[in-house]
Amino acid sequence: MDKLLIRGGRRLQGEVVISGAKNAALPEMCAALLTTDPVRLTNVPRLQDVATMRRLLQSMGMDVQTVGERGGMRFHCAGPLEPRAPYELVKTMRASILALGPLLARLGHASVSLPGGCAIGQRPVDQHISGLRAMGAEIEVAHGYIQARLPAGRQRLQGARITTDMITVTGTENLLMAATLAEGETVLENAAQEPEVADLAEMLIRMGARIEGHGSSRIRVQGVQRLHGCEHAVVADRIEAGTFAVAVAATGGDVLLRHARAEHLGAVLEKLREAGVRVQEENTPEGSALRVQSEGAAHLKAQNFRTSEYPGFPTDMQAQFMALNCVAQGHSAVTETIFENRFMHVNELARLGARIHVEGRTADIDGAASLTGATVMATDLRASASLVIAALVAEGQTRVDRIYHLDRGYDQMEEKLRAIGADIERVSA
Ligand SMILES: CC(=O)N[C@H]1[C@@H](OP(=O)(O)OP(=O)(O)OC[C@H]2O[C@@H](n3ccc(=O)[nH]c3=O)[C@H](O)[C@@H]2O)O[C@H](CO)[C@@H](O)[C@@H]1O
Ligand SMILES: C=C(OP(=O)(O)O)C(=O)O
Repeated sequence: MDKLLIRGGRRLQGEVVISGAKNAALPEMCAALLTTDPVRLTNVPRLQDVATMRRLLQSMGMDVQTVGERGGMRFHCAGPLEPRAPYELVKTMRASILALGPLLARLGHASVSLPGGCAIGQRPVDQHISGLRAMGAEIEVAHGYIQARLPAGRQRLQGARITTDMITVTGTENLLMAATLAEGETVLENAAQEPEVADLAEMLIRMGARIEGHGSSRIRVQGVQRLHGCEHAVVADRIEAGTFAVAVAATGGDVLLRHARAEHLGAVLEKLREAGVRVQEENTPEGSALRVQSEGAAHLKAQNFRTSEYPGFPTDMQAQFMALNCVAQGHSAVTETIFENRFMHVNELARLGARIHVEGRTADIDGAASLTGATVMATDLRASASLVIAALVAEGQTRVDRIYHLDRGYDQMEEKLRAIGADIERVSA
């Protein structure tokens, strides 16, 4: 199993190219199930989750090819499809649930294993199921599978007004994709406003879908008879950009994050600026970029924050910013409101010398900790990233075990870090 060896204490300097977003690429790969035409995505990140999704789509009968060099992929499913997502392929990946809506909309039946993904809470999919039921699907959950079908005699899902009990990102995406081919109008109330949802909607519109209001809490969809192929570039990964920004803040340095989009990182950048980090938007020939400059954690003030749905502070940045708070100056409180079990990094950060006390959903952090290298274990994707950030600051060598979590969602993280001066290597043992 691969591990990372990191020797801390280096400032980060240079440029990082931010990859396409995992949480946009995965639903967009599933959207290719909605049409018999070829679909081409560019800027797809090189991730384990993308490889798993590729295998899943291929197992259903889709032709998937890598095209070109810049993360290009072509998807084509003109022939018969086997609408089944088996446990063996979906157990590691939350986004596999996103096959359900498109398969049901196109074929009228689907069988999808209850999904895996980061073990950060119970993560039920009841809202996906009740939304699809409201659109006329008959659904039962048995033997770990969601079995969904249209009633006898029906060819298409029915448009419906759906208000989810809470804001759900993949729930919104699943219902949005299903609604594109439904009969009549669907209105999604309490919809997720995350940039990845909006990017998926943009792709679906390129495929001929009639969608309005994406990026807001009410999305309206007029169903169409068929969708056609399209070409779409996956939006830049705001969480990868945020992770690198926080790493530079903690170590000190000056790094340009190419393709990063400030408008998608509002809450995180605000906290970084309040902490004392200099963050500037820059225009480059290839589009937007962010320059992050920091004198290092000794010059920064720890920040209180609460996670919440977009445009609030993203739960997917909580662990990384907590690592920064451990070494920045002063006391801070971090509250996690989205997932009930997303503090697993706390015990591992403590091994490096962090001083954190968890009470319910709030972590109290005493800053200015002098971290020292140790062996730590990655427990989930963003927890892994927080350990890498802490290790970049810690004195001496840190070994991060179980980095398969990191590989699920970061595109060549250690190469990118090494290129800006980090002392980091991957070892297989
Ligand atoms: C592949 C993907 O895009 N993953 C992201 C997505 O996960 P994911 O879409 O799974 O997260 P949700 O937005 O659905 O979850 C939000 C909250 O709603 C609850 N819930 C959700 C659906 C449901 O049917 N019932 C229910 O109770 C969840 O347990 C959680 O407490 O959004 C999360 C919140 O921004 C991110 O951390 C994940 O990186
Ligand atoms: C929780 C995450 O991923 P997933 O939903 O795929 O488990 C994440 O990206 O931080």
